[in-house]
Amino acid sequence: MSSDPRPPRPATPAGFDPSRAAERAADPTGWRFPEAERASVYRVIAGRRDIRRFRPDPVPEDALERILAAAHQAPSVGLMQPWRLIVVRELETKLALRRLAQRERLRQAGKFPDRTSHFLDQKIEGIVEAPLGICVCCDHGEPGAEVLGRGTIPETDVYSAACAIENLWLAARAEGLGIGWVSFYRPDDLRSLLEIPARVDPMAWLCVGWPDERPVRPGLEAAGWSSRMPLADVVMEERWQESAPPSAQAAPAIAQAAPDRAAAIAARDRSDQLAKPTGSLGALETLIERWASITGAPPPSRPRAGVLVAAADHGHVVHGTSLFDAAVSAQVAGAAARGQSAVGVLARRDGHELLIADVGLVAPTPEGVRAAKLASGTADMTAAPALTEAQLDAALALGAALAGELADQGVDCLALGEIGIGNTATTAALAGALLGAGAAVTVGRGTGLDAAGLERKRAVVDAALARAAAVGVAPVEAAPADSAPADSAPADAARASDAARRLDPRTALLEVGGLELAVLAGATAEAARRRLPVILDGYAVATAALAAVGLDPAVAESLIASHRSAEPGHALVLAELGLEPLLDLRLRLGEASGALLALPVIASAGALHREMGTFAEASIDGPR
Ligand SMILES: O=C(O)c1ccc[n+]([C@@H]2O[C@H](COP(=O)([O-])O)[C@@H](O)[C@H]2O)c1
Ligand SMILES: Cc1cc2nc[nH]c2cc1C
Repeated sequence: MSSDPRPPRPATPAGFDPSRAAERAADPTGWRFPEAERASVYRVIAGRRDIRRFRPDPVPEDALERILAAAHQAPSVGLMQPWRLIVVRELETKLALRRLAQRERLRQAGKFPDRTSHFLDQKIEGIVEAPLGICVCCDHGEPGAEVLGRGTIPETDVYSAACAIENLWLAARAEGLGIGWVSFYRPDDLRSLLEIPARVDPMAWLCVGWPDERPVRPGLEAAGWSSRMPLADVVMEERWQESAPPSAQAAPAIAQAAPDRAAAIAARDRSDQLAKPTGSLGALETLIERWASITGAPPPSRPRAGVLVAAADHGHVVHGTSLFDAAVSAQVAGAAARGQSAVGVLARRDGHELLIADVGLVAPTPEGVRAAKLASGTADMTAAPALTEAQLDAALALGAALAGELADQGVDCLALGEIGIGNTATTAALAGALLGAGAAVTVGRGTGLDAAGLERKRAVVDAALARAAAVGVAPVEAAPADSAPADSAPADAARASDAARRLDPRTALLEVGGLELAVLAGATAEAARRRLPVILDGYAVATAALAAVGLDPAVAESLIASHRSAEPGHALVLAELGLEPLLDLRLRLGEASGALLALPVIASAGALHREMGTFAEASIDGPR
């Protein structure tokens, strides 16, 4: 005897909803989970963290399966399920991505001067440490294909894929697994690394593994970068309220030989136990970990270096590219051998093994200098390839032999340096060819050119690059001109448009050369092969190392940047290598002087790491 005038509602499709209308009316809350289960969900949400440090222990396949399945249960508009999940286990891939991320991290640090140290403190080691990487992609599908609910908001596929990421993240947290979302990379770089087609966007790289930290607060909050806004600041009633709450305005947008991960983790574990606030030794802690990952142990308290200084001359000096004459290269090499130049003084004082080699001086080999002349200087790079194929091969082999000779003397690391009048122009051309950049950003004053000299030098470098570009254009890593992010600095845009002129490292070395640079590239590769840390000096050495990394990417893992030289191109090269220099003293001397100046800092890091007491040993209370 119902008096309800409304027509009965259509029955729900069979199998879709087993509940009955009367049940729902009697208990509208009847769909909820028991209280303890609800509490778990909220605990997992509140306890989700961006994990940066991982144990090497493997992730069980069944747990991986569960978190992937959780991702795949995400909501998606029109059930389009646009997420694609690439599980990456190979170390080489992770190393390559870390290099890309490191590069971006350094670039972005420069864009937020007041927050540079926060950027540099952002750990990206997790990419390599975590046993798994999951690249979450969004497949945009065929352009124009009809998808229910997507007509007016084309981005709904991205929104849906983001839901999959959050599902995976929460499931991982419940499993006790850590997830670190890395976004310091350019999508195109990751696309080419993982062979992702153009219609698909790599949205996130997730590091997945057992966490080696269990943070109670978000890392960026703990680091004082920002804090979570009060709920009331982000919730509005009925209408948009334009006067953004102060906390919202303040919140910044945050935007070869395998490394020995066990040793790096052991070093970090010890760093964390030492009587100091976690991370308070800053870049020294990164250095200690890197040294351990190269050699298997933290730096010694008094590392003894094998110092290789390669000396040679350059054909282009006839165009006035240096303040000095070519004859000066041999004079400086001779002075170094007599202990009268900077490297001679520092090597003698600290007891390092010094080997100065004439690998291409125009003048006769001075006394005390190793006679290993490959040629009498290079050809003029504006007119012809600076090196012949045979010279390049001989130079790479000579560098390897000299590095091997020093390594055989039981040194702890290799410090590299050079002497060569005109070699900052050669370096600028080599950096330009490797980076796809012009003289405007790679040329500096070298030994001290004036404004007119600088113009002359730029013209020589650009002429050499133009000649070399006609010879060989590298097919890889040539980012299209429009791929630079909208907010990037003009120099970045210039980089992107110059990318088409990148040369492969061998062609670059042949065309613009530098006998000492090729020797240093060979030495770098050999030291890396022998797991000796390579302490880079200034602009020329870093650029030679960049060529070595181009020839064999694994070499990058063995490099340590001692300082940032006054030559402007040096910073570009270091960023490309993903290296943060230990010192910035505006040095521009060469000869391995910067490398030897950094060694006492490395020694101090080693001594602190080995000799400091732990909190327990020093009877100091740990953090609250
Ligand atoms: O290490 C550096 O970054 C650096 C910067 C400027 C000059 N140098 C040294 O100066 C010489 C090259 O300068 P230049 O002007 O002759 O091209 C060469 O012998 C280098 O060792 C070195
Ligand atoms: C004096 C002198 C010392 C150097 N050391 C390395 N390059 C050098 C160039 C000059 C000119």
